[in-house]
Amino acid sequence: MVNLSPEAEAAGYRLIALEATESTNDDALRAARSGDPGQLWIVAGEQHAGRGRHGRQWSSPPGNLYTSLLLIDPCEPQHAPQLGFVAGLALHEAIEAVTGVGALRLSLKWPNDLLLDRAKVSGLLLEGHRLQGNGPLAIIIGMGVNVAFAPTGTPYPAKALQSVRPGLTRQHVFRALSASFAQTFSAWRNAARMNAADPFGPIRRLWLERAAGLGQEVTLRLPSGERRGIFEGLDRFGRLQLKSVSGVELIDAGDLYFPHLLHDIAKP
Ligand SMILES: O=C(O)CCCC[C@@H]1SC[C@@H]2NC(=O)N[C@@H]21
Repeated sequence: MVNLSPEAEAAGYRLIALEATESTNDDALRAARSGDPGQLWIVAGEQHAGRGRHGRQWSSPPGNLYTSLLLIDPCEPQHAPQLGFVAGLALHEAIEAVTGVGALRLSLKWPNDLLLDRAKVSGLLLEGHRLQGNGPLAIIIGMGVNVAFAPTGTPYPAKALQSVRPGLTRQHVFRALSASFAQTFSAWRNAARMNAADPFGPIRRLWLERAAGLGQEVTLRLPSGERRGIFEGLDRFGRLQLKSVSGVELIDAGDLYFPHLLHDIAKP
């Protein structure tokens, strides 16, 4: 049984809780196409076709949290990628609150993974769909949190929250997440109203304070091959600034790996 936090309810969010489904991101899209007004969380106890980034499968046995948030026309389309950072920050805050582990052990890995002791505990899949030709913009923020189990055989180290907080459930995590998202999203919208020139500024600062590998040498795996350089920061669209001998390159998709973890990572 999962419930919204009182903060999320007060802010007008709604919840559909399912025992099992194919993918909550697909359920959210179906809801959008049927005219749902958004601010809708969908949570499932398990998924039979959970999806990750880059078309990967997201293993979804019972015990972990699988949820998608549908937002309708939350912002101008060019600002939509910022919502991945808004949700990443909300996850960071929620996981810090429910596990009680210090913020220093939790970090955000570009673009939107949450790491605990440098192992992945949560992944985020951000999707945008234009409805009815040129109609409203549906944004779906899908999040999977390893509460009870960590997947095995992944191309990165993974960990479950119960390894640091036995007894923690997906309900604890969801309640905290629905509260922190409502608060972070509203702060982002207010910042955008007050500073239209750089609406991403405050979120970017908070995100970078929690970023894994900032200022360090990193390896990026892109469809066009591997790139190495120093992770300098984020630009105003959330693109990663990678500094190398050939200058600063802006990267808007890819997976980030840290050199000292590379030996743990099987090549895809
Ligand atoms: O590759 C990643 O790191 C992103 C994983 C996102 C998984 C979540 S689980 C809930 C939602 N439904 C899906 O099918 N995927 C997302």
